[in-house]
Amino acid sequence: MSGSRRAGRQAGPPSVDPTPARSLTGTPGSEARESGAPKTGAVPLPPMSPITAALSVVPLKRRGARGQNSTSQSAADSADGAAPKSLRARRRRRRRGTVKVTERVLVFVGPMAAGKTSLGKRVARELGVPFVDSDAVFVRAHGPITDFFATHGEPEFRRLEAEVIAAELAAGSGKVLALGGGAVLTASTRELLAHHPVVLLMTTQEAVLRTANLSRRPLLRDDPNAWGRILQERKPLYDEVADVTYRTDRATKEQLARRVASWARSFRGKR
Ligand SMILES: Nc1ncnc2c1ncn2[C@@H]1O[C@H](COP(=O)(O)OP(=O)(O)OP(=O)(O)O)[C@@H](O)[C@H]1O
Ligand SMILES: O=C(O)C1=C[C@@H](O)[C@@H](O)[C@H](O)C1
Ligand SMILES: [Mg+2]
Repeated sequence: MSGSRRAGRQAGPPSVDPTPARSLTGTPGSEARESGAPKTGAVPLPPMSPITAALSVVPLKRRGARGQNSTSQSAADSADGAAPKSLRARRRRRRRGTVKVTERVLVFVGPMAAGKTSLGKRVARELGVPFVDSDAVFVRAHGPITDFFATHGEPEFRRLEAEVIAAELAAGSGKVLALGGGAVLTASTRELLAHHPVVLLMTTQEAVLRTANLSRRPLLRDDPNAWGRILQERKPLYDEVADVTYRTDRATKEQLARRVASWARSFRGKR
């Protein structure tokens, strides 16, 4: 995001505060929030208190990140006996507290126009891995999404979208994968995400209406409150799959890319 874009996103209080009220472990001034809360659990959208606002840029949660108890992994290690060299190297890294990022698919989820594509690309560059956008893969295979919706309906779109995502997750690790905004609606996709580090990007309706290209988002242009309504419905699903949450309306893309990449490097695995 450019400085001016960022200033646009930052001006004024959020009209929708998507940030769940969770325990905060970050410090004021950092860019996201973090929580040790479990992945499941619907969270309402409370108004943001001044303190919450000050801390709203510290990761929300970090399942599997540095500091997590790794007892089960250690037990598995000692029970295994001799292991291939690559496996031993991976275990050494785990013992040191990190998993090589190229051993994972780093997944971005979040509502429409939260920044999944633009930030995902930057994080991929930081990490030196390829970037894939599930919407783009879908379009290459099935044509423009709006046309597809009109012709075949949303259920068929969701079915094929889930296929695209499953194939990308299965095709190999060492990449960043941005999902379509509604991908979390599909239960099988949520189940697959339980095996990958998942970054949830959050912003506010106000920021989206200010900065997103509304000509490419007719739904928002015609019904500006649609974003907040859709988020209310999907927020529990985003929270269910996310390991960490960053707000994109409170820091530049450059800052966020570095911080998300750093988080990804320190990710220790979920299982
Ligand atoms: N901090 C930020 N991080 C990422 N994008 C930002 C940020 N601030 C502003 N933006 C802008 O938000 C807009 C939406 O970004 P992007 O298209 O990446 O969102 P998206 O989540 O991929 O949207 P969609 O759900 O439509 O695929 C872009 O114009 C982007 O430049
Ligand atoms: O939020 C949604 O439901 C969608 C978001 C886009 O990324 C596309 O996947 C599609 O337009 C549907
Ligand atoms: Mg996108």
